Amino acid sequence: MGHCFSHDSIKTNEEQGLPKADAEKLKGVKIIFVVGGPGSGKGTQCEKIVEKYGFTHLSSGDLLREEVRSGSERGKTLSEIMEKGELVPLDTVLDMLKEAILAKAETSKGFLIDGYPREVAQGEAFEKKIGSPTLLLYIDAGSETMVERLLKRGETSGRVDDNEETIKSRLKTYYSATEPVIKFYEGRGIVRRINAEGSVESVFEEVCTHLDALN
Ligand SMILES: Nc1ncnc2c1ncn2[C@H]1C[C@H](O)[C@@H](COP(=O)(O)OP(=O)(O)O)O1
Ligand SMILES: [Mg+2]
Repeated sequence: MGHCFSHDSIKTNEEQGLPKADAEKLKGVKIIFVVGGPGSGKGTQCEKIVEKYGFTHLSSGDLLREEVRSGSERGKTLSEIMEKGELVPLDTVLDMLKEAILAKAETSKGFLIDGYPREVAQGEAFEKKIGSPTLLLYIDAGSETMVERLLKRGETSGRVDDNEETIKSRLKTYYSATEPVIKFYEGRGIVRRINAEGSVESVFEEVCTHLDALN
């Protein structure tokens, strides 16, 4: 009879996870994944959630765009990937999120992780290195609605990816890589689907019913 766990595998897991002190800081802190296609309204809803519930909003896209603006070498590489509508390397996003979460872990009631995970592997890596989500808000809008909103946003956003060509490729990336994330977490019963076709206010009402049910 062999052992179920070798000593080595246990050690490796501990090394990958958060140090005890950091894990302690995050105890009881809610982690909410906000997932949806580009232009579905994730950022808009997160702003309203922050206002009402006082959660901390971390947008993976905003963190990446900040890095680009800083003009660093890493930022330049990221910018090229984002212009193509592709996903940036998993570790880059995760490191940025982890840093931002730990910086506020002691003072925050909860974190809205906006635009992450973009693929199942990102979700798995997040759980291994940081923790498990309490809830996944699935902001669901049809592709026509998303394109329309993105083109309108593109008139003023100055975002390199808000153009017709990049939007097409972002939608493709979303349907092939991100939709499986929803399936993955549905099995755990933490997915709450929000119909995001309506007005900002009506979408938010639906969001609130799910957040109110958390406590
Ligand atoms: N329910 C809604 N109705 C109409 N426009 C909306 C909307 N939710 C968001 N928008 C607008 C705001 C933005 O210009 C654009 C994309 O919204 P966003 O919050 O930036 O999306 P995301 O963060 O999911 O990419 O659409
Ligand atoms: Mg956004």
